[in-house]
Amino acid sequence: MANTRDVEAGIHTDFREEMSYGSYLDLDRLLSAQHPVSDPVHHDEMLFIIQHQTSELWLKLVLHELRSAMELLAADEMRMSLKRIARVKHIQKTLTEQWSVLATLTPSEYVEFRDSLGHSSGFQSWQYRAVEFALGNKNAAMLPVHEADPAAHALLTELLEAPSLYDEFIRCLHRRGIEMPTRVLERDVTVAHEEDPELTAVFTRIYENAGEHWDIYEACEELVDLEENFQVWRFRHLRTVQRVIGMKTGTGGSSGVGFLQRALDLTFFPELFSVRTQIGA
Ligand code: HEM
Ligand SMILES: N[C@@H](CC(=O)c1ccccc1NC=O)C(=O)O
Repeated sequence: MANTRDVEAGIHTDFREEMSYGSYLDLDRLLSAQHPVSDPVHHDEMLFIIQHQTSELWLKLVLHELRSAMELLAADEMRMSLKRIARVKHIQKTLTEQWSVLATLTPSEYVEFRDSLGHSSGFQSWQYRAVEFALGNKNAAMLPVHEADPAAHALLTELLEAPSLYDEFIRCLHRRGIEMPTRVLERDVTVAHEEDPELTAVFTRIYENAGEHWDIYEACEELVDLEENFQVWRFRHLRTVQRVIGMKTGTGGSSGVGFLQRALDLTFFPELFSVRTQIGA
């Protein structure tokens, strides 16, 4: 038998007047958006560009899902919100796995086009910063770098001033009858939340009586997964950076690995981790 598949008679082949795969997905634009800046063009710059572009596409979806998850919590639709979070967790896994592709870039290869990147850096990724803000790592000092892009600046300002996913979760639980500390409910949402012992006590009671609060207990564990996945992405970034540029300072102007290391001390949902210490104590 011939090792060829017949194109069945029913297969549509005339797309002069109809929407096709490429036109629906705007592939002409997507696939003509890779512009290496090294001169002469370095072979590995294509990898570098596509790794970032695919990350940004996934970040776009992460943000879309997280914003929806927050709206759903505000509307007391916790189960639907968890569906959004479940999808985000899978995207995070893909983003983290993807580091292995970039890890094939050796320091000798990267150094050949690194200078062409000027002062551009992932630090300027507004989508990454938007995801961090949505998850609660608020920091107004991150805004000035986006002043040259008014739309990005406006979106980040909006997210900075809005309750985070965790704020919405806590408010939602309060409305469901889990009494939450007033200072947490009325906190200044433009800054990062800091651990509140009373809130830890609330979550510890939920974990110790999981059977009575099964849906809430499950939701808490989803948030723990989300933070865990985010930290693993940060860690893989740090290790990739270390193997590619060692202890060099970053193109964005930071100290490099040391700066990235300090992000590993940040936490979105501190009480959900303190529960681990408190439970059974
Ligand atoms: C060889 C590859 C890479 C190197 C050497 C590298 C290096 C760095 C360094 C040194 C920083 C600190 C800021 C600076 O001074 O520039 C940074 C930040 C950042 N990079 Fe990368 N990076 C690489 C790949 C990526 C990729 C593929 C992404 C995916 C989008 C990414 C996203 C980010 C983000 C979001 C930040 C800000 C992190 C924060 O604020 O904590 N980087 N990177
Ligand atoms: N910050 C990197 C450069 C870099 O990785 C980068 C440059 C332009 C666009 C995105 C980048 N990715 C992450 O920081 C460096 O210091 O080599």
